[in-house]
Amino acid sequence: MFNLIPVKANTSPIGKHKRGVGLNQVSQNIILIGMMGTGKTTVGRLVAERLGFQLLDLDAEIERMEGRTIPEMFAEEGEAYFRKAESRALHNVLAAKRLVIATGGGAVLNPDNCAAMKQGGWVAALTADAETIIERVRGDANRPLLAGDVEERVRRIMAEREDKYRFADVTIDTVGRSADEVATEILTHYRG
Ligand SMILES: Nc1ncnc2c1ncn2[C@@H]1O[C@H](COP(=O)(O)OP(=O)(O)OP(=O)(O)O)[C@@H](O)[C@H]1O
Ligand SMILES: O=C(O)C1=C[C@@H](O)[C@@H](O)[C@H](O)C1
Ligand SMILES: [Mg+2]
Repeated sequence: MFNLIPVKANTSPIGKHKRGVGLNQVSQNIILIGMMGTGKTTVGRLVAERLGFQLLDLDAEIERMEGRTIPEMFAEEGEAYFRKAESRALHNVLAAKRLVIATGGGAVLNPDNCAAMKQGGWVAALTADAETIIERVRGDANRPLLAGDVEERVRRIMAEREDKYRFADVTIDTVGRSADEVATEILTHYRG
């Protein structure tokens, strides 16, 4: 089975949801996309807690499937191998229901992945400017694509992926907002 991360029971008043829908009425997977450091994993956990969904972090699922860390996979097999594993993991988990899926920043690079996400859930893109992302990811050694000159890498990757997150159903800017505020905004848009 997947590496489902247990979350606390719904602790936030579901009534805060714009349409006041009940837990039994919302079932569509929520899929978070966005550049590294936009907060998909952090915010995904909060959204899952509030909806009573389970969080599935795709990077963690790939690590579970492979029995090694992402930096190890990049070092031992290269990025192309990682992308295949990522695609496989994504397609597997999309068969489930009532998940918040926090994808890795590069899951959108494969158009088949994007089509599968559109088909398999409601997609929210998180955004932030380069300065904010650099501040958030600096010092974290778990992102092999950012090894070396973090500033240069973040700016280059952001430019390369500029149009890749546009297929989302909604786009939410995270700059100057806490993860909790971002989670609240996601829930105001989600229609289940
Ligand atoms: N809204 C926010 N405000 C401030 N810090 C945040 C916010 N969201 C996330 N962070 C912090 O930014 C860092 C990166 O967040 P996170 O790991 O959730 O990003 P991610 O989008 O999942 O990245 P990746 O694509 O690499 O998986 C973490 O230290 C997290 O605590
Ligand atoms: O943006 C990316 O390409 C990546 C983001 C991370 O979540 C991991 O999936 C991996 O480090 C690659
Ligand atoms: Mg993440």
